[in-house]
Formats: sequence, C-alpha cells, structure tokens
Amino acid sequence: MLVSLMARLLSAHKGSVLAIVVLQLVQTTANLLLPTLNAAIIDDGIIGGDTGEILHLGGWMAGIAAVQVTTAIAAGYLGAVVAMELGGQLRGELFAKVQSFSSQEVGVFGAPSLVTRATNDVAQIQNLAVLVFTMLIAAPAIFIGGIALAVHQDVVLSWIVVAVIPILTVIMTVIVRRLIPLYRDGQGLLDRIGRVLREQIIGANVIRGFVRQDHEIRRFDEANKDLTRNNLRSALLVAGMMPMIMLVVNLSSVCVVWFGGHRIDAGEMRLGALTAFIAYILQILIAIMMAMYVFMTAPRAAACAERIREVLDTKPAIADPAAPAGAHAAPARPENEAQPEDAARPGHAARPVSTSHARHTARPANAVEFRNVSFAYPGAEEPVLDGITFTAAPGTTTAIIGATGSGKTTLLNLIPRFLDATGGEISIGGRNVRAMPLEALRGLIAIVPQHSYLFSGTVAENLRLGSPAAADPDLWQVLESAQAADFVRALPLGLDAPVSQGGTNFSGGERQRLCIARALLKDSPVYLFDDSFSALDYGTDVRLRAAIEPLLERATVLIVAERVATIVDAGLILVLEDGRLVAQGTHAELMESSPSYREIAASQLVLEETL
Ligand SMILES: Nc1ncnc2c1ncn2[C@@H]1O[C@H](COP(=O)(O)OP(=O)(O)OP(=O)(O)O)[C@@H](O)[C@H]1O
Repeated sequence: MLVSLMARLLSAHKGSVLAIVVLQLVQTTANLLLPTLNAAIIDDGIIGGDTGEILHLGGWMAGIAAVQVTTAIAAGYLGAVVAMELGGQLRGELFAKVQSFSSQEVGVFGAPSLVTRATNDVAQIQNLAVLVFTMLIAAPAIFIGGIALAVHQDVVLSWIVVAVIPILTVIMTVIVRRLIPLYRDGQGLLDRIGRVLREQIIGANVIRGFVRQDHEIRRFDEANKDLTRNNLRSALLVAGMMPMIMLVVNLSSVCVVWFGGHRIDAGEMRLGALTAFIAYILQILIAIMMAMYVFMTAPRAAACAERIREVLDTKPAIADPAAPAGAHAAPARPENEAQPEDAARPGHAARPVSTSHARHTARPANAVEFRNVSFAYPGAEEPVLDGITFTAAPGTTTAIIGATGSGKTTLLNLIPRFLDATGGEISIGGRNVRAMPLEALRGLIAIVPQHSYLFSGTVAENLRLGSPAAADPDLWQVLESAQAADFVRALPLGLDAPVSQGGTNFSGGERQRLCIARALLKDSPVYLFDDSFSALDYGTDVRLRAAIEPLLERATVLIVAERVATIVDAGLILVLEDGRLVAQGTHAELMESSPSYREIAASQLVLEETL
C-alpha cells in the first residue's frame, strides 16, 4: 500500500529522484573512502615517517570530504523539495476526491477524519519521504560498501560484523512489529479526539446551556488519555530500542579493539588497518541504525497510506453519467432570459433587473418532473420517499408541506443529485437528471438550503458564489429583493463587511436573507427553497415573498414550507405524509379534497388564533 502509493507519487519526480540517488551514492562513496585513506596516512605516512605522503593523502582526504559535504547538502535539499511537493500533490488529490463526495461518503468517513487524513496523515508520508531520500539510499550503500572494505582490511575481524548483524536485526524486527499496530491505532485515536473536539467547539453553547461541561470534560479526558497512552507506548518502545542498539554497537567496538590489539601484537594486522576497521564497523552499524529509523517511521506512514488510499479509492456514489452528454444536455434556458454571466457584462441587466418584463408563458423546458420516485438511505429498511409523482411547472410555485421527517428535504436533495433516487425517474425539461453532467445539472439550479451556510470572506464574495462576475449594483438589487439591503448597508464596510466561517457573525434571519440573495443572483431556471423563510418574522417573510415573486415568475420554484398561510397562492401544493405524496393541488382544491391538508391548515389556524 505504502510502496505503491509512494511509487505512484514519485513517478512524477523521476529526474529529481535519480539526481538524489546519484548524489547519495557519491556522498556514500566519499564517506567510505576516508577511513582507507586515513589508514594509509597512519601506516605509510606516520609510522613510515613519510611527511610527503601525509600531505599528499591529507590533500586527497580534504578534497573527498568537500565532495561528501557538498553532495550531502544537495541531496538533502533535493530530497526535502521532492518530499514537500509529494505532500502537496497528495493533499490536492485528497481535496479533489473529498469535493466529489456526496454527503453519504462524507458521513462514512466523518468530517474530522477526512481533515486528519488530508493533514496529519499526509505529513507522516512526507516525513517518511524525507527519511527515505536521506537515509534509505545511503544506508544499504554504506552497509554493503562498509562490509566489503572491512573484509578488505581484515578478514578475521570481519566475523564480529557477521555476529552483530543478526542480533541487531532481531531487536529491530521485534520492536517494529509491536510498533505497527500501535501506530495504526494512534491515527484512529487522533481521529477520535478530533471528532470530540469538533463537537465540543461547535456545540459549546448547547453544552454550557445544559451544564454538561463536566460530562464533556470527562469525554475529552478519556479520548485524550487513550491517545496519550498510545503515544507513550510507542515512544517507550522507540526509546528502549536505542540503548539496546548502542549497547550492541559499543560491545562490538570493544571486541574489535580487543581482538584487533591482539592481532597487531601478533604482527597479523597493521595499526592503520585497525583504525580503518573500527571506522567501517561504526559506519556499518550506523547504516543499520539509519535503516531502522526508516523502518520505525514506516509503520506509521504505512497506516496513514492505508487511510489515505481508503479515501482515494472510494468511488463517489453520485457521479457524472458514463458518457456525459455535454453542456447542451441541460435543458435550454428561455430565449430571452439573462444568462448568469450576462449579469456581469457592462450595461447588461442581471435577472433581478428584469422584474418589469411582461409575464411570460410557462415554458415546459424547465419543468421538474418526478415519476414514481422512491428513495431509501443506505442501510435503512424503510424508504424515506415512496412512489412520488408530480410535475412542478415553470412560472408557478410548487410548495411542499408535511410533518417533520416526512421527507421534504430529501425530496429537494434528489433534484440536484445530492442524493440519487433509488427508484423512478426525475427529469428537468424532459431530460433525466442522471443523463446530465453534474455541473450542467447543478448550473440550472439555485438552492437556498435549510441550514443557511456562509463562507468566510466578505458579504460580496458570498453573494458572488454562483455569479462570480456580478457587478455591485446587481448585488444591491438582489439584497433589496431579499430584504437584506438595509442591514448590509448598516454594516461599516457594506458589501465588503467580513463574514466569519459559517456566517456566525450574522443572525439566523440575516443569514437566510443573504442565502436567498445569493440564490437570486445565480439567475437559474430552477429554484429550490428548503424551509428558507423559517428564521424570518412574519412581516419580513411576506415582504420578501412579494419582492421575489416577480423575479421568479419565469422559473420553476419548489418551496418547502411550514406555514400554510404562506403558500395559499402556490400553483401546486404537495402534501407529504411519511414519505408518500398523499395529495396534490391548489390550496382551494386541497381544502376540498385532502383531509391531511385540512388537518395541517386547521392546526395552524388554531395556533394563529391562540396567538
Ligand atoms: N443522512 C441520513 N441518513 C439516514 N436517514 C436520514 C438522513 N437524513 C434524513 N434521514 C431520515 O429521513 C427522513 C426524512 O428526512 P427529511 O430531512 O427529508 O425530512 P423533512 O421533511 O425535511 O423534515 P424537517 O421538516 O424536520 O426538515 C427522516 O426520518 C430522517 O430521519
């Protein structure tokens, strides 16, 4: 998993990787040559009393050391650059993938886990890449070259190396095997603490309101302790490994000096050869430690690679049709209707300006049709929607009313394919929504969601979401229509007033009106309002509806409504009950024919009278 991921990512950096390998090999060769030259200086120069040889070999050593330092710096720099680019590429891939996810896939992973995977997990892969570039190429080269040169210096002493390597390998294997599951669990625990933190930050006021701080502190404490315990255990293993390795390394050095001393005494070895041998055995052991360090980091990176792959391999449940029919697949906009980009052209009025246009005849091009549509959430036994059939005609408002949980939001979410119907067919302008490229389909629809969401930035940036090139006067026009102009004008910076993430520096009603203005600016043939007037007071609600009605007169408008009073003029009212469409018609027709609708209307009338 880790290897295939790294290989794929590195394939884009073949040139740099090759340069790193060459630089590392040069610096390793230089490193390996130095002890042999040093041995020659001792044996031929110092013991032989040849000053010229000392200066000659010393000059070579200085030159080789300079090459070694230069290539090590260059390899380190290139390695770091490639590792950072690799991380950037991976984050980009994850971001693009998550963007393509529907709410179902996001729900499976959870938002905090996706954030951890795109940040912390990628950083672990990045760290490993840096180590691989600096150590994994140098380590085997030093190991093999060191053994060859140690054997070259003294064959008998080389048996010490043969004895030490298996001991170090056993220590390394035992510890790395224990580290792998610990690191894997650690990433999961990191997800858990992210989830707890996120909930506690977002729901801070609810926690305070219900005086649940103690419970939440305990919950966080548990997650925190589990993570700390996991980190401690892995840190202890790593910390315990070092003294063990140092013990083996130092004991082997003692053995080399002991046996080497005896061999010099017996005239079987020269002093320079012994110093070179000690240097080589240290280099070999350092190479093993370097490799071990990589192997210690690898388990965590492997666990992260697995988690990243899970995201990258997930196929979004909702995707473009196999052979996208192209932008022309979308139903045609009305001939004389302003296109969104028209709004930005100088002198061209955006749709809101066209309020004075004469009422057009309804154009079936935008009709939204449901034919025997059903939908069930994955894993749910019962469908949330069943056998829904209706036609929302352009030029009229289609209102959806029903009890909480009857499926109103789900029904709206099927139109832009935020969810895919599990049965039946939905079409816009006679074209199955599944046959259209997602971008073209969603380009036809302006949405005001149930939960008003604004992005961090300015008011103007938020409004321009669906119409990036819209001019300021167009922005003010939609704000006027959405009854939001007054409070935006009152802000010190007006259209440039800052908006915090989620729009939390605005009231619920203000957020809703800004979201409505944003949708109006998009100028679409289909509008979906999901309970979008719920945070407005009655007066604002009435004024807003009156102001936007002419703007929407040529569009197909679907509104999820709570108050019967606000939909009495709707061209079509759909009454949902437990996911079934129990009645449809105008207010007058339904008051005649539908007991369910009469019941809703009567209950609201009683409520209004009581108030
Ligand atoms: N992501 C989901 N996974 C599983 N079930 C869900 C999910 N979202 C909604 N449901 C269920 O689907 C049903 C319909 O939900 P929906 O949000 O469409 O109702 P609604 O009529 O819009 O309700 P409200 O008026 O309260 O907004 C509910 O019973 C709800 O529990």
